[in-house]
Amino acid sequence: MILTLDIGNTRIKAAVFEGSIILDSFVFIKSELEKNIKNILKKYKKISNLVISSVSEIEKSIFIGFEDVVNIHFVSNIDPFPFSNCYETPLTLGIDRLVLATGATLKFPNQNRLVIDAGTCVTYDFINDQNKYLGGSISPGLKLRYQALYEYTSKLPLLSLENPENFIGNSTSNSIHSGIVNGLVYEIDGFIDEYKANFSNFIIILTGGDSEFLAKRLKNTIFANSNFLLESLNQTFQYKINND
Ligand SMILES: Nc1ncnc2c1ncn2[C@@H]1O[C@H](COP(=O)(O)OP(=O)(O)OP(=O)(O)O)[C@@H](O)[C@H]1O
Ligand SMILES: CC(C)(CO)[C@@H](O)C(=O)NCCC(=O)O
Ligand SMILES: [K+]
Repeated sequence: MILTLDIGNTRIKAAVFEGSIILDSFVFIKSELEKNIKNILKKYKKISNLVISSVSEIEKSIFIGFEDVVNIHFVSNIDPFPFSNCYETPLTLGIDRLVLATGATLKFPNQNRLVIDAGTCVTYDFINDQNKYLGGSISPGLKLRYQALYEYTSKLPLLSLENPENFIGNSTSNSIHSGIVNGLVYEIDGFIDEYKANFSNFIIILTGGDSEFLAKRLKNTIFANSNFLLESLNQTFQYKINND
């Protein structure tokens, strides 16, 4: 049994795997990391490996106490991956993006793949049918867009995510919802259209905390899977064991 841990910019997500099946999953905040791992390991005594993807500054010392119970693996930029990394700055590429690219490469062989992760940030990652990771884009996520409008202006309120009633916002609130939600939907559809114009035969995977909200608003048909990062982390670990 394997425990995968996705330490994101805002939240932590965890899943217990038996083979490729998720037996249980959890979401918690950073300050409750230690407590939650302890409880999960207590509940699932057969967990032998803890696999961690982190984009956050997290004290590795938190994990020292668990070393007697499980093997601990941090995914790093210098691990083996199933694609060749064409990023000009491979060592600055986010671990979450490396893990997503690994999952996409292994799960969808011999085709072009675009992974969109709509979390704190929205990331786009493209791996072509020659298994070359080409790069992608980084933009602010939905929640971050609401926060940014509030923090960097005097007059704009802090709103929470809401479906815009119309593309023409007829009030301050409706203008903000339209700008943020429609804006991101246009962005994602625009990127997909651009990829489609340049590459044929490719799969699009949408994941992250806002994936379900966004999936039903996109013009393009995509494959939404909110567990894609955790599933990919499990695959990244299997790949590492077999190729190290
Ligand atoms: N309970 C929640 N807490 C925070 N964000 C949530 C919650 N439920 C849904 N969301 C949405 O999820 C988005 C954040 O996504 P996610 O949880 O994947 O981010 P994260 O933990 O920072 O991970 P990552 O850094 O990998 O993006 C926010 O834009 C927000 O709209
Ligand atoms: C873009 C984020 C913040 C998304 O979680 C993460 O992947 C990251 O910290 N990336 C480093 C920069 C890069 O990927 O080029
Ligand atoms: K993200």
